[in-house]
Amino acid sequence: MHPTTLTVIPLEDKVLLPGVVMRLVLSGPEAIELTRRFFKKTEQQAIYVVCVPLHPLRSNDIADCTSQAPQVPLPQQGMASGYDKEQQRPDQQQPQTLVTPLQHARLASFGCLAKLVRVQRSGVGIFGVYMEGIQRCELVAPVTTTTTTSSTSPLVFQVRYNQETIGSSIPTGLMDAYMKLSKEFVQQMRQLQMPDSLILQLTKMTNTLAPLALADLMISIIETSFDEKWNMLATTEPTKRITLASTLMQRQLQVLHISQHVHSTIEGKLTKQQREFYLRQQLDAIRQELGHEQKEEDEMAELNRRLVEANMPSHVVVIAQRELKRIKRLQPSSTEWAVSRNYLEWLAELPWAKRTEDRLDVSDAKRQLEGDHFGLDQVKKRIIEHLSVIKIKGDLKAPILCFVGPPGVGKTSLGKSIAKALSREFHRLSLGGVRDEADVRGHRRTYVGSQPGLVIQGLHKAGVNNPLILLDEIDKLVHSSHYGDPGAALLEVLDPEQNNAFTDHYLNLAFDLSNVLFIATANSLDTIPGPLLDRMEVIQLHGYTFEEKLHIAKTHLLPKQLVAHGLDSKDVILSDEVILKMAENYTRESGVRTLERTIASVVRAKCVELAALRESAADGQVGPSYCPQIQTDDLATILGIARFDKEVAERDDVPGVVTGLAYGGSGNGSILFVEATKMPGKGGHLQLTGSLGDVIKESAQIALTWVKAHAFELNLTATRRTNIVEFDDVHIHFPSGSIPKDGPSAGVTLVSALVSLFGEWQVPATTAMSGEISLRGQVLPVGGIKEKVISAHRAGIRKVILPWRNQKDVDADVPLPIKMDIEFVYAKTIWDVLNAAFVKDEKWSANRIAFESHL
Ligand SMILES: Nc1ncnc2c1ncn2[C@@H]1O[C@H](COP(=O)(O)OP(=O)(O)OP(=O)(O)O)[C@@H](O)[C@H]1O
Repeated sequence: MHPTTLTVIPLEDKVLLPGVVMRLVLSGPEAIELTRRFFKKTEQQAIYVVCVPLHPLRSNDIADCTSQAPQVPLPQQGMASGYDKEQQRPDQQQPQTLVTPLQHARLASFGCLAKLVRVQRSGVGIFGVYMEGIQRCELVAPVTTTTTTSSTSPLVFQVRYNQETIGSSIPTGLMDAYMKLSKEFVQQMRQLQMPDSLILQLTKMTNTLAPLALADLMISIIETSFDEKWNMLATTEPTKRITLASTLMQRQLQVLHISQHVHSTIEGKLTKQQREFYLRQQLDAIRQELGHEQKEEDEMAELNRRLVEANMPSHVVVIAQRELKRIKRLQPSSTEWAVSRNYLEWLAELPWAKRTEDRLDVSDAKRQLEGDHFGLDQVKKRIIEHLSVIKIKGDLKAPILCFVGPPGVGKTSLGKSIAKALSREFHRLSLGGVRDEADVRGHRRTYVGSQPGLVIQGLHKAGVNNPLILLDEIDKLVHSSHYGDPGAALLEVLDPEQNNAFTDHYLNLAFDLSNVLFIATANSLDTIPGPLLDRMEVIQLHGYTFEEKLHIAKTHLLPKQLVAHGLDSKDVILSDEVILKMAENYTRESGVRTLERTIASVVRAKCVELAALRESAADGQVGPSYCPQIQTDDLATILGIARFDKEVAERDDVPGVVTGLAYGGSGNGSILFVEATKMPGKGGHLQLTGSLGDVIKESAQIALTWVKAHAFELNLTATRRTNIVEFDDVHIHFPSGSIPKDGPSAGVTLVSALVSLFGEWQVPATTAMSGEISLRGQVLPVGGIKEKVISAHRAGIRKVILPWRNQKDVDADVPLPIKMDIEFVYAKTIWDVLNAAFVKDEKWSANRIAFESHL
């Protein structure tokens, strides 16, 4: 039940209709009293008033009023007044007092019950009051209370509500025509290219609101005069109201049609902005009806407080204040407001002044690194040197470290350990696949949905301005000139001379990155842009040997997994033999990531066993039936059949097949087989398969040429003039045909395979080789020696033939246990290679005397 005694709000020049929200600016003691009641009310309570339109002023009224009352209400613009007048912004409205004696005389005999939905303070004693029209009512008689003696006291009236019989009395034909008009109106709005959100709301309104409520709303949206709205409010009979609404909408549609076709200024024509403005008011009304009243004012105060607390540098304060001023002038439902709001949120949340206390204790850092990682002595030494320089120098202008190595060797976890050692926040920025400069620097605010770039987002997440930021996979940046170069944006980030004023496109402000400690990681140096590489100090991490993996598994991976699964060291026991089998037969990697996952699988399997036993035991104790030990035979049950055998075991010693060594760019070494065969054909034709690049193809040509040129010396032909491939074609294939292969280092392997093919001599499967050849048979040095040797060892190779000039790499890089296991032969010429490769072949040894006489 609505109240029947209500304070009257007189409306000059405007009419409030049910379902519409209007903003009025009120002042004076009565307004203060009214708003005080609003602020004191509880959530469930509502403050109601009755909005009554005033009869228009006649000229003698004006004369009267100037003589009688100084506070003549100035003509005002309400939110729901007609379109036919220039709109004023709500905050430009002149405040009105609640009632004057003159107004009293001009009050209409009817009005609209209104609920106060929101009150804003606009100045001292001045309030912006939002009122939502609820229902038509009639004024019955003024109520005289003891307090209403003063002439300016609020006028209180007793009111009577009109009972509306919804829909039933309206003829169907009229109703249909009216609904059609409403839909046509929405259609017109769509053609005028109003924003989609507004069209959506309008459509929703037409579909959901009761016809009579919709009529009131439509009359407020379309172009209508004061008198027409007055009539609408005065009409209580539903059929008459729908007829009136239909006539007015019909007229509006005609105007829209004309204004669409004739580009002339018709009086009263709506500009697109006006229409949008009004539609937005209705949008607000609906939102408020749904109970989503936004407390922008409070939010703004809160935002302001957060901006102050963010302790921003002065150049940012200026911008933030300017933006705050701007946002206050914007409509909260507009896109611009949302953009502006988002920007201010970012400014408030960025760690302009927040930082953690640095605790740089070199011996602590050493302990942390030792504790977290096994081996990696050279790397740890270099990190400690770097930290010592930072400590002595007091700034971070030392070159940025870049860890380069195959996946899973601990690059990321080293970064985390350094952050822990320095008590810094850690944040990882993954640069893999970043192709757009805007990903690093952000999009300008003019783009819809724009955001700051990765660097600023990273700092936001870290919450402090001096975190350790790990630029992960810096070699995977995509260079595309189309979107700008992301590498170029990183240059500024990494340059200590420039990064104290890093400008993100979204913020459009300088942010000081000089306190951030950057560390980069990469799998390969080849794809890091030159200028970026220039700014970094590269630290190489190599793949691990099986022994190293065994230690890492025992000291780090297993304990870590036990903790992660809530188990004790007594619950799962893995012997060295089991761990080695897991590494050899279930993983094929340079790092230990798959090994860690495999260990996790085993621990999980034990968890399942334990849980089942605990459930079945009455006292929850597992007893002696549980065996924490894992045997090598158990692995097949837990992990499935072994995925990898030792690679060498895959082949027998066959003439024409030789094992080479390859180095994949991402730090992975591997063995690779070269298979050669000959068949009758045109003679001398060389066919190559196995996804080969140009360089490796050329190596094959050189190899064949060399063998043809030296066939007599090799005792493969009877005379120097005989062509060894006169009637035969040769086919060379590199298995794993889908993996692209390139580079010159297969040269010696190709020659050995061809010599083995023609001479039917065998190279043992446990002998592998790598080296480039020249046409004269010289063996030239190659790269990736450590990775190649480690992978050869992993594959069970016992003898490795390498270029003579690579001996220093073996001495420097290859771990001692591997050097002890493998026999190294260093070759200057291809003859040295062949002698070392076929040494076990008796026929070769028998021929050798003969070759040497030919040489
Ligand atoms: N020497 C080591 N001692 C102890 N744990 C190690 C060692 N090396 C690697 N690990 C562990 O191996 C796992 C994988 O390491 P991490 O994620 O750091 O590899 P990564 O080199 O960064 O790989 P990617 O290049 O794929 O990012 C981590 O759990 C890490 O703790």
